[in-house]
Amino acid sequence: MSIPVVDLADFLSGDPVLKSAFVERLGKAYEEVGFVALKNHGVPDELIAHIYEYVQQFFSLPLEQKLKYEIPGLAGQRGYTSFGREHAKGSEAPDLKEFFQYGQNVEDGDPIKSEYPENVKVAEVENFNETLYQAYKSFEKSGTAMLQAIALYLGLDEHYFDDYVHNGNSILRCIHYPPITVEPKSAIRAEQHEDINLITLLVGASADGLEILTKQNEWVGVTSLPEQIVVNVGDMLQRFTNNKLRSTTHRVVNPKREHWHTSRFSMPFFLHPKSSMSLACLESCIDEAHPKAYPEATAGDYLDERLREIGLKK
Ligand SMILES: O=C(O)CCC(=O)C(=O)O
Ligand SMILES: [Fe+2]
Repeated sequence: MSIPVVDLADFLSGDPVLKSAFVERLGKAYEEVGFVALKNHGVPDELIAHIYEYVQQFFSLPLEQKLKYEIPGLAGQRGYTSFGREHAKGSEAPDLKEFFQYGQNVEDGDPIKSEYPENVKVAEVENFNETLYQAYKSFEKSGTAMLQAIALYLGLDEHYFDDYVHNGNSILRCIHYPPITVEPKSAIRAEQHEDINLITLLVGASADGLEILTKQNEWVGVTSLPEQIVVNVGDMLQRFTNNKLRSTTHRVVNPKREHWHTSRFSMPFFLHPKSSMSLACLESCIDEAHPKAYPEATAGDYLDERLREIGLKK
């Protein structure tokens, strides 16, 4: 299925007509589908190619070297998480993936720095840390622009989310789904789930396997062109908008048998606000037909609850 395509260059063009058309198209897509493919997303292709290269080098290290980067007590939020550790909410079977997570670097003296664990530095792959840093910055910038469009759609100030994203708790997750060597117990590489955060910017959806659950309750494959990234709504934004914008259930299925020998790589950037941001439903999204669906919570409390549910936090 092709999901709606939007062009970030329209939003950033300075032309008010193109800009408001982008806002409308994006908002409608998020009410209906929860996913868009984004053109001119601002993350340089060369940078994406580099991350893929270094990430592949990292995952091909011997397990005992990778395990040095799996740090107990960090709930997988920084560094390496080994194969089979994470499972989707409500699922017993672990996902068939290993991943590496890279988080916020606070560089302007903001005391929020003490809230975040240090990033885990990988010694074996030259340029690994620097490239993840660059990628993180780039995704954060594109994500901020997407939230500006979402803010306008919701009737908020265009810059409503900016300060929550700056020095926020976003995470870049580099995932490796290894080749399948024996008949798998389930047909699923990553079990169905909704993302926790505000929005997700996903590089890698041009590889087969990603499926979304439509409003009609059907699983459909998502395809995007190599130069596009997928940007979807997460549970925090769904909650903040009292279900106006949809955090759509998605999963990654196994490839056909003839492709079992191949790895799959993907890189979601989970855009999280600062933990202090209130997720209280917007008044403008509450009416008789849409009574308030969630109690108030901060982003930080909500994240803790969710990390416990997926087995990453005790
Ligand atoms: O690997 C993918 O394409 C999607 C991964 C995903 O949905 C997630 O990690 O939340
Ligand atoms: Fe996801």
